[in-house]
Amino acid sequence: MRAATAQSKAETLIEALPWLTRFHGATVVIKYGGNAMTDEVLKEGFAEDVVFLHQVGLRPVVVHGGGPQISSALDQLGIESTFTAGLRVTTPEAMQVVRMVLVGQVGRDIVGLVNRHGPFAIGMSGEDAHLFTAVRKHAVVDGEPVDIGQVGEIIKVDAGAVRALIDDGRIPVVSSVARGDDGEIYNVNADTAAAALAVELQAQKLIVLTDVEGLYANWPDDTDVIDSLTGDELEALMPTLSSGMVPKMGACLTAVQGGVPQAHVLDGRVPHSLLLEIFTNEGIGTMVMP
Ligand SMILES: Nc1ncnc2c1ncn2[C@@H]1O[C@H](COP(=O)(O)OP(=O)(O)O)[C@@H](O)[C@H]1O
Ligand SMILES: CC(=O)N[C@@H](CCC(=O)OP(=O)(O)O)C(=O)O
Repeated sequence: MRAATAQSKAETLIEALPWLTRFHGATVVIKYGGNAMTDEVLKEGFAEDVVFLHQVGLRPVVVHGGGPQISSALDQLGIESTFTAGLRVTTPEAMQVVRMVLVGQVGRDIVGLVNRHGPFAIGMSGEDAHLFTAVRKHAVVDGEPVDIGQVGEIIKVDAGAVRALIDDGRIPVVSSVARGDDGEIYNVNADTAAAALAVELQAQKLIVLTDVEGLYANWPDDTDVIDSLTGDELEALMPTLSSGMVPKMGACLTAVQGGVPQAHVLDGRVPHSLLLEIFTNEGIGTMVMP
């Protein structure tokens, strides 16, 4: 019995060999979504996975969201908050809360969990060292531009500081707040920020963890997951998507069109989904390829 259990562990390890070889030294940008990070055990598992990737020779970079955490902070402060086309309408007052929650709370939590394993994670706001420069973005509803306040569209990425951290053996943990050349700070959807960074770093993969199994073909009527699709197929689907899937799939499209060979949407509620995606033959979730 013991030998059989040990044997199956060896098989699992050896199945990972081709993937370890293929992704050795590869930069992988991981977007960790607010809805997949509400459970303590899952958060600890996520941190373990990221450290595992680092220790086996990949170069993970984390970009995190925190939508639910921002919403509950705004609620507590009695500040109203709505979404248009998957983006939070952000007043100057809300922007202060967004920055405080993302940079001061959610980012710190992830850094802390990773650093239980060693001196790896360093938190950064997208404002730091001009990482993300943005301009004011309008949402488009029925073809018309709609003002959504201090929401930013990234126009420039300076990833020098991120590269320096990676080269120093660290794991950058980035919050999706951007600076503007106009002196403003901007709230950027974290999926969008992750894609911009993945393109700039020419990552091997963009992996977006969320709270559904992947992209559902006929959501909300049924939950058949689309296993894989091309950038062209995704582009054709984009106008049919709703809510949080709009920025998420838009991010995957930006990544593959920008030279990232694979973009994935995974279920962050599945323990160790990152490892399953990268190191097993089956793969999980939805994969987008150019
Ligand atoms: N086609 C679709 N497939 C899967 N989920 C969808 C789809 N369209 C909309 N959604 C919604 O998008 C949500 C994921 O986006 P979001 O809540 O912004 O996630 P996160 O906080 O992880 O960024 C899902 O929980 C689901 O409610
Ligand atoms: C403009 C915009 O919508 N910004 C997001 C930023 C956080 C985020 O993207 O968090 P998730 O990944 O958890 O959704 C927000 O304010 O909620």
